[in-house]
Amino acid sequence: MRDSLVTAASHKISARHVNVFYGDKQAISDVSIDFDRDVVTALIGPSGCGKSTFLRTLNRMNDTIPSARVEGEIDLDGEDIYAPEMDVVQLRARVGMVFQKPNPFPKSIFENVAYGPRIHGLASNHAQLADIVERSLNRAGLWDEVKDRLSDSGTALSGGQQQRLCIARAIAVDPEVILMDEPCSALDPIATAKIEELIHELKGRYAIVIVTHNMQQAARVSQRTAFFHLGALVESGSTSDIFTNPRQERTKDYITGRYG
Ligand SMILES: Nc1ncnc2c1ncn2[C@@H]1O[C@H](COP(=O)(O)OP(=O)(O)OP(=O)(O)O)[C@@H](O)[C@H]1O
Repeated sequence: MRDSLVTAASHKISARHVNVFYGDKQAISDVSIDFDRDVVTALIGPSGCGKSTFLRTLNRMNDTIPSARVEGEIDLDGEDIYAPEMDVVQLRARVGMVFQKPNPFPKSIFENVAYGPRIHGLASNHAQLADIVERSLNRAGLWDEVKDRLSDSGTALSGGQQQRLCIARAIAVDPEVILMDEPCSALDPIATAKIEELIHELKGRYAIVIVTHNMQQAARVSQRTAFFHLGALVESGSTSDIFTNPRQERTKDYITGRYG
């Protein structure tokens, strides 16, 4: 008992027996998995298998979908994120999210990044705020491209730059986990390569969970991979094991392109 408590608390996120329903329809069945610091975990699987649904349980983004209901337990540093006393705004700062389609606010580049630190009270004056904005843009690999036009609209940037702006926005509130839902699917190969490089650099600071359709991308960016099928977690393990030596037939069929 004591050992299992220690083990659960040592993971950044521990999900246990998670079920998700949309009305009467079950989208996720009994998923248990851990996510660790300094590790990129890829969630892969055929369309509709529940990758995005499961990802959204990790920062309670499913709360925004009226028909969605989550059962089971998800702990962040050993603390149940579905407990009634959990502050969901704080939770989403600690577990940030980057979406498929870049979604900057229709505000300046500066304001896109400054907004979160301001509402979370992370800066006590403008100089501190400007410092957070510069640091976050730098870490997102965007500073050099935008430093001379911080007051331009975030929506005027290219798609790849917008996605890095969204990553800077997530980083600015000092998260512990970053969730990425197919962050490159709307980007060209050059912008995709930049995001992948960035994921590689960010890995040392955060636990990163990325949903991707692209198995080459999963193999390039992640150290752990979890394969989902029909709402269930079929298997998870080191990325090299999943791609070269999967234990389950269904995983083998998927990674060899027999379906999906
Ligand atoms: N808002 C919603 N309301 C009702 N059903 C939903 C909703 N979102 C997803 N679903 C259903 O839940 C199941 C899992 O969908 P989800 O989007 O999580 O899968 P996915 O693996 O991320 O798919 P894709 O790779 O195509 O994005 C699907 O059957 C989908 O139709």
